Amino acid sequence: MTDLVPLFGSDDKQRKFTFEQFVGRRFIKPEVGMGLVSKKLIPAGSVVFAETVAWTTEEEHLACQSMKEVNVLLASKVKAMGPEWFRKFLNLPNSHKDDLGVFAGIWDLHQMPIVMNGKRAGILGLNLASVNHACIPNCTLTTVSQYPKAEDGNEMKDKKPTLERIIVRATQNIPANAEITIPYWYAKGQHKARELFGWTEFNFFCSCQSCAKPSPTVEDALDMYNKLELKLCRPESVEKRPAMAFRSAQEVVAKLLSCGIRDARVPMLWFKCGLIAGYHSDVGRALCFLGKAYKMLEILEGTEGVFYKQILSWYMTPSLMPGFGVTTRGLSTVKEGEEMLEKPGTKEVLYMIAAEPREYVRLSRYRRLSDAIAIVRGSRYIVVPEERTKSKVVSKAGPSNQRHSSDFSLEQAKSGAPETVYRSNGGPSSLEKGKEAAKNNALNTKFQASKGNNQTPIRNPSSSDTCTDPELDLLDVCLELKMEFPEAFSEGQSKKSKKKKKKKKKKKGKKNMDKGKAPQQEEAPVVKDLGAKKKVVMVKRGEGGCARRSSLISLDL
Ligand SMILES: C[S@@+](CC[C@H](N)C(=O)[O-])C[C@H]1O[C@@H](n2cnc3c(N)ncnc32)[C@H](O)[C@@H]1O
Repeated sequence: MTDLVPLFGSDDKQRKFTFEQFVGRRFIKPEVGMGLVSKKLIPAGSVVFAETVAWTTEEEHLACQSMKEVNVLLASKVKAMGPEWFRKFLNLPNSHKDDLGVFAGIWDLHQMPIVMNGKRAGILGLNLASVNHACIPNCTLTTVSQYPKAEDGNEMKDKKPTLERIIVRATQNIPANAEITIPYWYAKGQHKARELFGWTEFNFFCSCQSCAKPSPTVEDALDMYNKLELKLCRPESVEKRPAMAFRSAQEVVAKLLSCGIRDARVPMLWFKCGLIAGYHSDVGRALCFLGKAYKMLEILEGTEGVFYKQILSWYMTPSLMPGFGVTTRGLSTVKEGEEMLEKPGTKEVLYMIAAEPREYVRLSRYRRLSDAIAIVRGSRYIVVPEERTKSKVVSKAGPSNQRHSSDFSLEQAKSGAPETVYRSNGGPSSLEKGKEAAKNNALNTKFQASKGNNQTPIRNPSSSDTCTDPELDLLDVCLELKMEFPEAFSEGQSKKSKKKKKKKKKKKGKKNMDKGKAPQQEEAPVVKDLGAKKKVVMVKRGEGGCARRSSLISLDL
């Protein structure tokens, strides 16, 4: 490997737990400029680096009357980071754009846009300054906030916590000599749409690998993801085509994973499936979807992540989810969900793979087959008719669930129409088990379900508990994903097996034709919409010739 400029580095105590000494700055290409590159293999789940960052808000910038004032503001922020940090900051290249001045010139080139406490802000870390965006990144960025400290060193918990540190973690094995990339935003849609979004919101044309040379597989995956995300929010998908929604989610998750996308886009889909399950009172499936989502988010965002905390609170108390229990089509219990989480090979049941698009097959209707029978049938489960399971549902469900069960009409279930509508009062009583499961799930956090109140002044998010030994966590998640989506992880799939699959498909298609069936087709994509979420960078010319760069990357979705 050549031309690696030594890293600027921070004198962070956590440094020894990270791969900071094994990365360096290097010129990537003219369209992107410099970037951070690995010097040796960085295993998935490792912390690449964790560092303190300087930040300013858009408000502070806009309050400045001149470029000189902006420079004074930035100088004070940078000096506050300590003399060593200050010295290293001044060693970063300057954009020399529009005579911004020393501080604004460096800030302009290296800051990263985020949303902090709901306001636009820009952050700058000595290593982060060199990390570029990619639509399929190999790392994630998480933030750790802290309460401001009083003169006596005590935290002022009545004040809003502010960003103190960022953590960049590898979401996949990063070989030596590969660029370290993070998502400035969660890219979706086809290349042209992504390009437009990057330019309008972040002021640069994305030249990441997936944009520079768009491949049909990635384009397909990001396009499908974009359309499905929108589709999952539509009332008709939730209400009338739940089985189709689940099945599409399973397919898109597999696609994303097969392209190496292992970030918040995956848990976002699971979370939406959880909402649909909750809407139909299917507590069991909701728990499974939310459980998958929060476990992955715990690694991606850390236990302080906004999205993580929200999903976890719903996992603990699904009845608090918006729209929970509007119909009873999927009525199921916590126990059924727990059983499913414990057993391998439950994909068929969770995503209702064999169901008709309009159907909602209750968990209680699935019967697990023995290995021998499953191999012969080529399927793990059979679905028994509703009549035979009705009494079982009633007896399985707790007292609160019995009410819903008796409201349910079989005729309605057969017709696929939404039946009895009721609104739950949000009582978590029947979900104690779910809570326990969550507690046992190695969360190691004192998080308490918010139960509808937003005040969650949590423990001091000291960096030590976020980045000391995260190595194995992501690997565990990857292993689970690998079990669920083996196709998505078979990067080295042999040509032979691919050929075999092709042959099989051909045969199947022929069989269908013979039987007079049309080959199965994916539902046509419906919406064409950029739809990407917030996260903006812009350089505004303020009055008095003051170039103001305000920015935002929102880490919460
Ligand atoms: C934090 S800096 C990253 C380091 C920077 N490339 C450098 O040369 O110092 C962010 C800036 O890098 C550039 N950049 C980052 N990701 C990019 C991408 N995928 N395509 C093109 N430019 C990118 C943009 O100009 C962005 O404002």
